[in-house]
Amino acid sequence: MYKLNLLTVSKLAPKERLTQVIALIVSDVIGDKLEIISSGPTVADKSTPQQCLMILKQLNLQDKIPESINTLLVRRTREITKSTGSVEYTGGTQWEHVHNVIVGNNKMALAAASMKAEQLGFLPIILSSVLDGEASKVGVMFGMLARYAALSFGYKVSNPKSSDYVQLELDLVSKGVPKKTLKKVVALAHHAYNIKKPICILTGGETTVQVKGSGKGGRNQEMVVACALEIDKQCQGDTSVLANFDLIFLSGGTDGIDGPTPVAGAVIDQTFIQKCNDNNMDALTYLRNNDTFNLFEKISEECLILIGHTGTNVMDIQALVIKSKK
Ligand SMILES: Nc1ncnc2c1ncn2[C@@H]1O[C@H](COP(=O)(O)OP(=O)(O)OP(=O)(O)O)[C@@H](O)[C@H]1O
Ligand SMILES: O=C(O)[C@H](O)CO
Repeated sequence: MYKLNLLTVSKLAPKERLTQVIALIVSDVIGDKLEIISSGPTVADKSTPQQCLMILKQLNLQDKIPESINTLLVRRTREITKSTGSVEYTGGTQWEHVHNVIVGNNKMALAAASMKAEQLGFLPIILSSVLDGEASKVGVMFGMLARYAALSFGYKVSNPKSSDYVQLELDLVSKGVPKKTLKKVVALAHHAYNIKKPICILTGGETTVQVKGSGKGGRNQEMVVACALEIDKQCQGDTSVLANFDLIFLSGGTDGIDGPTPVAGAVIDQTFIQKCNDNNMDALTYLRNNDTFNLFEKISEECLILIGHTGTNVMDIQALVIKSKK
């Protein structure tokens, strides 16, 4: 990603004027790649203008970008070739005085959430800080995981038909959940059953939504509605889970704003879809129209997480709570 912006360290804090630059970085990027966070103004740009020109040519985009950008890329290629004799990245010493320090990221937010969950009496576990993919598909996975975790609590409570349980495990693996992760959930659920505590499964990352409908929503609200629908589907053939457990799912953006809506995300329990049905509202229709915000507003504003802009952003966080009623 060749930097066209002027805000790079060589302009802001050139080596000849400063002995040291310390950049305190808050990451809103999966994997905390320094060159991607805010386009990495304090990181060496290893790409070259020549590469950009080649990509634009390959994609036949030369005529579609502003002429000023094309001119700049051609000029920079000439300048670099003239001064270094090569169009390749030649490194340089202009970055030696720069120290990049990540002071905030999704992992840290999850660690704080886990600590809080523990203080509140939950048994927490952090499963991932690199969650991505289509929001509604991830929501379905959480719906399946909710029942799987409930069934894992203790056979006495939920009495699962074992072939059904094994099938659910296979379905979760086919959705990309590693077996190792499922084992951790089972161990946690067994422990929770023995010491009579609810579990709180925490994950983080950033999903996406391909908006095709005309509604209002965000990736977190979309994930939550998809999860609610899956919990409802999962529990239709197994009322023991509904009778014996509270299943609660939350997804929210740490910046406080989910897509073009005023809320950070949403939270539901296993009664949400029943509430929608009681109000003659089809949650799936709202989901398909990317209209989850309006669904929550109509069913229950209490489901919406209204905290306003937080002034920072370390992507999104999910919490799945499974609580045995016995
Ligand atoms: N009606 C909708 N329903 C669901 N998601 C939507 C809807 N409209 C927009 N989005 C999604 O919202 C996202 C844009 O919102 P937002 O500005 O919060 O994200 P961003 O700028 O990509 O991320 P960040 O939170 O890092 O700033 C996009 O992923 C888009 O697909
Ligand atoms: O603002 C940006 O450049 C992206 O959110 C990545 O940090």
